[in-house]
Amino acid sequence: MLTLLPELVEPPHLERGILTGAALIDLANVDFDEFVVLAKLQAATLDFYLRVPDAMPMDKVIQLLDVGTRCVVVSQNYADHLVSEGVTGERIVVCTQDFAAAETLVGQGYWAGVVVPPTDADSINKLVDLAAKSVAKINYLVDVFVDGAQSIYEKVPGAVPIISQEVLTIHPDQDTNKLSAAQVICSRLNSDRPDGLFTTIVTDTNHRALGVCYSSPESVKEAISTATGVYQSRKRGLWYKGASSGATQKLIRLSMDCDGDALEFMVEQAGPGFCHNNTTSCFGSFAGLAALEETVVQRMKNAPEGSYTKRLFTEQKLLPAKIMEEAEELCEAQSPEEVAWEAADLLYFATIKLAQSGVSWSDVAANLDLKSRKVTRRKGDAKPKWAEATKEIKTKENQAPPTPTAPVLEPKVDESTPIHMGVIDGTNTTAVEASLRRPAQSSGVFDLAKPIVADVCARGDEALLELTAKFDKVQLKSPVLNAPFPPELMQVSDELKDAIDLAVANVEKFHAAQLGKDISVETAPGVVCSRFARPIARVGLYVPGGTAILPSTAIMLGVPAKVAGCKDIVFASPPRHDGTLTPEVVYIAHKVGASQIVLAGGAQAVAAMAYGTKSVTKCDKILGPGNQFVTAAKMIVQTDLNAQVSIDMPAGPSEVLVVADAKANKAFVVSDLLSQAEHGADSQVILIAVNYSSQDVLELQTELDKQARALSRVDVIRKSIAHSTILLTSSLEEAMKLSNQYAPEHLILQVENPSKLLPLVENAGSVFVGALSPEACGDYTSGTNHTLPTYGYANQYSGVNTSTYLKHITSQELTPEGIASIGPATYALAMREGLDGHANAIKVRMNAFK
Ligand SMILES: NC(=O)c1ccc[n+]([C@@H]2O[C@H](COP(=O)([O-])OP(=O)(O)OC[C@H]3O[C@@H](n4cnc5c(N)ncnc54)[C@H](O)[C@@H]3O)[C@@H](O)[C@H]2O)c1
Ligand SMILES: N[C@H](CO)Cc1c[nH]c[nH+]1
Repeated sequence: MLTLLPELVEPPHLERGILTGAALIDLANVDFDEFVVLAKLQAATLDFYLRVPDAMPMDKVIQLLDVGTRCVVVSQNYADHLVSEGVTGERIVVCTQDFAAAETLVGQGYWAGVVVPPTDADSINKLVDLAAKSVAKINYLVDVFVDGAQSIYEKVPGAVPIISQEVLTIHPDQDTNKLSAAQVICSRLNSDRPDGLFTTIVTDTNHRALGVCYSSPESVKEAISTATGVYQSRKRGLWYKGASSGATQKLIRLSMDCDGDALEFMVEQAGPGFCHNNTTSCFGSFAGLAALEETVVQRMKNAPEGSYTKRLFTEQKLLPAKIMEEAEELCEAQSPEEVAWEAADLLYFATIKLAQSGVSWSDVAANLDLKSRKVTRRKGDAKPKWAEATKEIKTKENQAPPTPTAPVLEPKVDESTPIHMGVIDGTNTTAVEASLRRPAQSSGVFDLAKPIVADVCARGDEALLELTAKFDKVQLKSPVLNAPFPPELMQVSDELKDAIDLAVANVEKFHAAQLGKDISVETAPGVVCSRFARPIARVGLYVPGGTAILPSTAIMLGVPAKVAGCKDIVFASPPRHDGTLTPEVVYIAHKVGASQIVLAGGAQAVAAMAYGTKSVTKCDKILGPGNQFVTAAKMIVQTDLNAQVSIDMPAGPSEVLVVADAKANKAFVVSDLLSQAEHGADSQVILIAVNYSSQDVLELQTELDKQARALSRVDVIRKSIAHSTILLTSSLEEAMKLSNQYAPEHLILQVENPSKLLPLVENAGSVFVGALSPEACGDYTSGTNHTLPTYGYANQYSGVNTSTYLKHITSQELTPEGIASIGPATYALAMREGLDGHANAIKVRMNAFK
């Protein structure tokens, strides 16, 4: 059956289309570019038939076929031109009203189909005659809603009914005036069984058989309307698979065999498997790629820390290096056994890459099928880099394979590729988990940061100066600038001074309000417990300066330090190539009363403040965001007892999660996503799109591409958008569940009544409520702090606030009445613990007041 879609399709309609397999769209009614985007997203799961107007240029039609359109429906004249352009007959359906022409086409025998809209009883009879003569493979696409057409598709073997989406229903019990999709499907089936049931092969999305069931018109109707596996049990009537066991099925596609006596239900199986023995298939376990895929997906969730599989998932460069190593070994393999061996190794590592990216082998198969539909073929020559490498491989035949080196992962940027985010269904848990993984989560960076930290700890200033020369490309004479800072190093325009002053005033107001009061409570008669705050004396504040200069971070770290009353405020920031610092950072350091600025960045700056050097003041706490090296170094020094230093939190590459409903202003949403994507290639931005149609997704992607291209850091954005995703959900509750799972640094709510969602926020660094609260305001001027936990640590850390700079000390004072009131209990507990020294300290006092 071909579902006629009157206009561009929305997801729920598409789902129905997927169940029935194909959709016919009239290109006169839809926008060409929009269709191209839709086809790229959906052509793997839905066969698109496109009615193309005669006026359309040939290269555009070829483009439509290239993006996966199954067939184009065209006039005969146009079809002849397409054939002369090399398009094969199975991609063309000829549309004709002329039965003589149709007869000739039938004679030619290679067209994918002929659309014959029958207009009267006479033409219907002619068509039936024609069909009787036709060679087997001809498809007649018949418009069912022309009177009498139903008799055609029932009488004409191979006739495919075209049914408008508007008159078709998957819920015939509710939509009684519409045509039942199940009924249309079943009218094409002939049972060869005495009980009239249809044998039904149940398969997974790779067409691997899971088992055999039976269907009836009633069970097919239930299956289609619930989009689940529903069958007809020969003993117990309708069988909703998994209703009692939990092993439910999502129905992906339904099709019939060549002679219409059996069905295939392609499903996604939940639970332990299809078989009642809790195995994936009734025909035993899967082997080969299928088994490997299952194992790898399991291991991704629970591989033990330190295992090789875990390393493959977490060490950023290991997997690409192994894939390239195995690809090279496959190229060098000679005997059939060697080729099989090396290909298996390569597929193993490829399977890890797929699992990590939330892609399955069935997605790969669908992609291969799509590629097989390309009409325009590239020459297929290798890129120069690989052509050169191949030359080497040939000359190395029969030699021992070389030791592979880790490749530099700098993919070439193709500027014509649209800047679009990946789109996934928010209910696909595996894909969601993969897409929410932070790009910079690599334990390998600790191995790089550790020797740097150790070097600075051991050699102090000398190491610090060397590492600054190495990483920041500047040879300094001294690694510090001590207060009072020279005025010529803090020359700032009046306009910027005003902006800084405003930001400082607001941040100060909000952080001063957090100071809170000391507390004093009489817990029992004569027992007074108190708590009072004291500033941490020496704080080291890291202001990033690698990919962008961030004076705003100096404000966010320096102002609360001043509010809290820290005695020694030390800043650290990477110097510029001329050895100076950004003047705004020096100006802010001066404004908050800093005593010193360390001219260093990365792990070495953190180490210098943690251990102290001859020139650098040793600090008690290190605060501030930074890249992976900074964050790793902070985590290393806080676990070193010799350093005696604590940290604020792991605050790494910036990230944002936006929850937006379909009514949200897409330009606003996109601008918020891009404002964080521009921070660095390792930043990540996530959009949870609630009730977005495919049209909404398309509009958003178009806006994203437009705004991104207009920004100066578009190259950085391309890289961060490459690991950023849109998650499609159908409810705000589901959206907030996903957001809490991600625990974003920044959460932006662009929905109707956004403050209503606040009670649902469990994990987030800072929340931006409503369309007029862009994150950029929080980054600079509103008053909240922008130093916030990333990597999902928002589920356990707060962002920087005034308490981050304070210690809270408790005290107690007891009177004789107090000793009397809690003495006996204290004595009893001490005796129970066998600590009679403790007990004695109570006893002597109780005796003194007897
Ligand atoms: N979470 C937050 O609150 C927050 C706030 C502001 C900024 N940020 C993030 O801070 C980060 C700043 O990163 P950045 O790189 O721009 O500046 P950075 O100052 O953190 O890092 C630059 C330093 O990294 C070191 N480095 C660079 N490459 C190295 C290598 N290969 N080996 C060892 N050391 C190396 C160098 O010493 C350099 O000085 C960004 O990711 C940004 O998103 C986060
Ligand atoms: N968005 C960053 C926090 O992740 C902070 C910042 C500084 N400058 C601009 N933005």
